[in-house]
Parts: sequence; C-alpha cells; structure tokens
Amino acid sequence: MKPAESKSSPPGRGSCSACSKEATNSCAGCLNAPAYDNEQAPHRTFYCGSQCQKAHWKTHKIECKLLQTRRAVHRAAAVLDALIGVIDARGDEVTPISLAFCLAESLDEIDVTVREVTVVPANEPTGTDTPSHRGPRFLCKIILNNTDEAWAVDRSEAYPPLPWDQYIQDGCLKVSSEEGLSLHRYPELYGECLAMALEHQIASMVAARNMQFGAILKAPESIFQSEMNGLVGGILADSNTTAGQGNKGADKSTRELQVPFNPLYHIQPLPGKGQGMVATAKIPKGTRILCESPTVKMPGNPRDSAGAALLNTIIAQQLASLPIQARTRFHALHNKWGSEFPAAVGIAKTNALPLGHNSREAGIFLEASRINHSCRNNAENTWNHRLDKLTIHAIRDIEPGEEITISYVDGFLRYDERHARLHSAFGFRCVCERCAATPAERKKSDERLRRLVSLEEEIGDGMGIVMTPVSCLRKTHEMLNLLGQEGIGGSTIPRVYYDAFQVAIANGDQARAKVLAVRWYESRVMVEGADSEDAVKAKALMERPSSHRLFGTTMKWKQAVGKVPRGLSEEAFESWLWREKGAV
Ligand SMILES: C[S@@+](CC[C@H](N)C(=O)[O-])C[C@H]1O[C@@H](n2cnc3c(N)ncnc32)[C@H](O)[C@@H]1O
Repeated sequence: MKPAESKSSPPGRGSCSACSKEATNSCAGCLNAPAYDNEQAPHRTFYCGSQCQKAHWKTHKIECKLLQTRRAVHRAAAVLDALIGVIDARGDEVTPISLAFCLAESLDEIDVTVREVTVVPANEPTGTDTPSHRGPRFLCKIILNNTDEAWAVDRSEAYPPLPWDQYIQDGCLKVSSEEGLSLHRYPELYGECLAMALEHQIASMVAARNMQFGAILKAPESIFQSEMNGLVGGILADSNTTAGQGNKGADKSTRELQVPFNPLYHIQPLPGKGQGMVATAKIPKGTRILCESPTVKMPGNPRDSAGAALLNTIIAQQLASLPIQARTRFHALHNKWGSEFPAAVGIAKTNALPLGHNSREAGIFLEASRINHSCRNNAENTWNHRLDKLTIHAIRDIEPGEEITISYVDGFLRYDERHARLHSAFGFRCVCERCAATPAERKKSDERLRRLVSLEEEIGDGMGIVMTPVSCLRKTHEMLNLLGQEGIGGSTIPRVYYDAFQVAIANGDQARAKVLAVRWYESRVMVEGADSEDAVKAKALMERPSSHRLFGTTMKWKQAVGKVPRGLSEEAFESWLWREKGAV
C-alpha cells in the first residue's frame, strides 16, 4: 500500500485519492499511520474536499480500518515505552514476557493477535543454550488479523515496532519458537509491577474520559496525543510519589524521564535523511517545541585517538547508570562515523548539541538529536542555563506535516563553506531552499554573507560605539535588513538589537535604548523563552535602560526615556530610531 503523498509533493500536500487534483485535506481516521515499509513517510489519504472524501469512502473504508489498526499497534507500543521508562527508572525489573502481556492487554480491543516468539541468529544453532554472544532473543509478533501484515516489538531493540519480515531479514535472524500468549504458563506474572501500572494508568485514563482504551488507540491524532499527555503526566506523578520504593537502584527515580510523547511532532523516517522530526500540528513562531535534558554529556570533541578513547570511557560511565530504555535509544541514534571511532563516540560526534553559546561542552539528546539541519531552519536550539535543559523554539510559523529543522552551523557561512562543513562533520549534502537557489541568487547571497561578516567585525571592535556612533547604529540596521533578505532569523536578531541598544545607551540616549531593548527582549523571548538568562537580562534593561554599565560613557545623544516620539508613521519612526539622514 503506497502513501498518497507523492515524492514530489511538499509535506502536507498530495493528490486527491478520488479525483487526483492537488489536495491538502486528509482522512483524519488514518492520518499518520506508519508505512508498512519503514523507509516511507507515514500515511496520508488526501482529499480536495468533503464531496470527494464521501464519494471515495466505499473504496477507502477497508484500507482505513487496516491503517487505523496499524497505527493503534504503534501507539500501544508507545504507551508501553512510556511505562517502561518509569518502571526502569524506579529500578524495578521488567521481564520480556511481562511486556508481551502488557502489549496484548493494551491491544485487547484491537483486531490483532499477539504471539510470543524467540529468534536466534540465522547462521547459529538454535536453542536456549546457544553459546553465541547474540543468543536467543524474545519478542512479540503482532499480526493484524485477516492480513499478511505483522510487526515485531523487540524491547532490546529500538522503539518503534518494525515490519516483521524486515526485522528478521535485517537482523539475519530465524524463528526458533513461536506460540500464542498464554498467561497459564506464567502465573507468577499476575502481580508484576508493569502489568499493574498499565492496568492502573489505563483504567484511570478510561474512567476519566469515559472512553475505551481501544477507542483512544484508534482516535484521531489530536485526541490520542492529548490523552497520552494525560496518561504520561499521570505516570510521572505516580512515579514521583512512589520514588524510592523500587526494589533496586532507587536513586535512578530522580533522573529526568525522557517522555516520548509530544503533541507537536513525530519522529519518523524521511527520504534521504534517516529519521527526522515532523510537525503534527501548526506550531506558531515562538512556541517552545521541546525542553530536554541531555542523556549523555561530553566535555568536547576529541582531537585524537587518545581523546576518543577517553570520551568512550566517559560516555560508558554515564550510560551504565541509565535505564535500559535510554541506553537502547542512545545506541539507536545515527552514527556518521561508522567504524572510524568507537560506536558511542561516533554517535556522540554526530548528535551532540552545544550546552551554551560557544561552549565546548555538549550533550546528546534522545529527541532533539533527531532534528535534521536546514540552512533556512525553522527552529533553533538553545541551552537554557536556568533550567539546565536544552530548548527548541519555532523561529517561524511551522505548518502541520512540515519538517522541524535547526542549523548545524554558526556564523555567516557562504554556500561553499557551509557545504564543506556539513559534509565533513555530518556527511550529507544540504539541498534546502537556500542551497537550491540559482547560481545568480547564490552569488547575491554570498555577497550579503560577506557583508554581514565584515559588519559584524566592525561593530564588534567596540570603538565605533563611542567614536562613530551614528555609523555604528546604522550598521546594526543594515545587518538587520541583510538578515531579513537572507532569511536568517533566530538568535542573530536579538544579538544585533543588543548591539544597537549598547550604541544608544553608551551615548546617553535612553529613549532609543528603551525601544531597542524592547525589540531585543521580544526577539530573545521568541528564540529562547522568557525564562532564559538573556531574556531575563534584557527584561531588566528594558525596564531601566540606564542600569546598563555603559550608560553615559558619552552624553552625545543625551535623551530621557520619555522622549520616544509618538504619532509617527511606521516609516518615520524607523527613520528616527536608526538616525537616518533627514529624520525628525
Ligand atoms: C543529529 S543527526 C539527525 C537525525 C538523523 N537524521 C537520524 O536519523 O537520527 C545528523 C545526521 O542526520 C542526517 N541529516 C541531517 N540533516 C540532513 C539534511 N538536511 N539532509 C540529509 N541528511 C541530513 C545526516 O546523516 C547527519 O549526519
């Protein structure tokens, strides 16, 4: 079954399943059902309008039911994933067979059969006493009834479920035993904590919403996500009240739990990019999409093989104290370096995000490290020192179905420089809209970037602030215009407003300083949130510009806060602000 979204369509568009015209609406019933071939994007059945959707229902009905069932299987596995995270972190045991029962229980109302399967490497002898380091492995096979479709849920591998044949083939495995689940074989499991947690959480969720769990697993995306948030919140609250009651490793319960549900995005395969993060809802500019603690921290990029060996040890020490779920997800992250470095070091080098502006220290994140690069990124990553967490904010409006991207490179790099850096450090060639420009547009873009570099240097030298303040202020204005033309947003904008603010305040102009501080604050909040260190600093200076240490270095432009002109047109106001020739 192929998704209706064609390879040439931008995300969120496809051809109408009834009349083949371009369409943006989709059937909510099966929206975002995972593709059975894991290489493909999640499914969307497009319609140009309700008439076509009604007319096509007879044809689509059977497919829609199958897709809903498939999505329910993935959702049930995700519910389980969250529960396991909590239970792992409490230090309780989670046995593979108890997982199978939980999965079966959660899928009770869904048209599937859950079987317990043991697999072994295809080229080694079968049997539980196989002397292989890759001995028998236990997993669940979920068969969609009356179809040829089956999924593998293997908790020792990465979540999410994999198509059965692919799992067996890619893992070079063979089935050594397969049978239906029967609780009679495992009476001791009745009381197991995972089953209890699942029962308790699901029961309370269902009671609160007056819905069946099966219906929630099959519900449209927004309902499922909001129910999941309630569920995960409940689990976390429960885990906090029971912290320390686990039967071993109780200190782990204080660790941040990585919650794999976020109503704003999905992590999914994207053509030519591996996995990536895709918006599931409209995300307005300024929204905090994600706030995450690093799973592993690293002091910096290793310079040589001794540094790599040391980093490997540092990572191994941190991984050893993590729940198995987090370790598994760490090892499933992309590694661009193959066997050039120890695997954990390759993963760290490919996925690390800095823990502060210009900081050598970096972190690896189970969610944020799945975000791909674009030179025209729509989101930005910031290390929030006050929260001790990484935040990802939307720096423009993001549409549902659009990929969420950050920039892997800093500064005003020209086309060739960006490509060389991205290729050597991350092993890909960027084809974003900025990079896909015509040679003539690219030339203009490179000229703007060269100019931005030289303006930044000139402003940054500091002398201009008091020696040639008018020219310095106009340079900041020119930078903002060039950034707009180049489509660069994010944290560069507040940095430039802060430079402009300093020019005004150093020369005693509290009126301009006030306006510029407001813009600095607002643009900083957009990229980092009001709780970032810089936003807090900007707020204080916005309220009292004269508290800046440079205030009154000269009094060339002495002016009180109350002198901000009123009643001017937007154009005249901008002209006043930037001290353009002939301004009022
Ligand atoms: C931090 S990981 C991002 C998540 C990754 N795609 C995954 O599957 O886990 C960085 C890697 O993602 C891929 N990548 C990131 N941005 C890309 C882009 N714009 N085009 C192609 N591949 C990209 C590259 O393989 C890169 O080494």
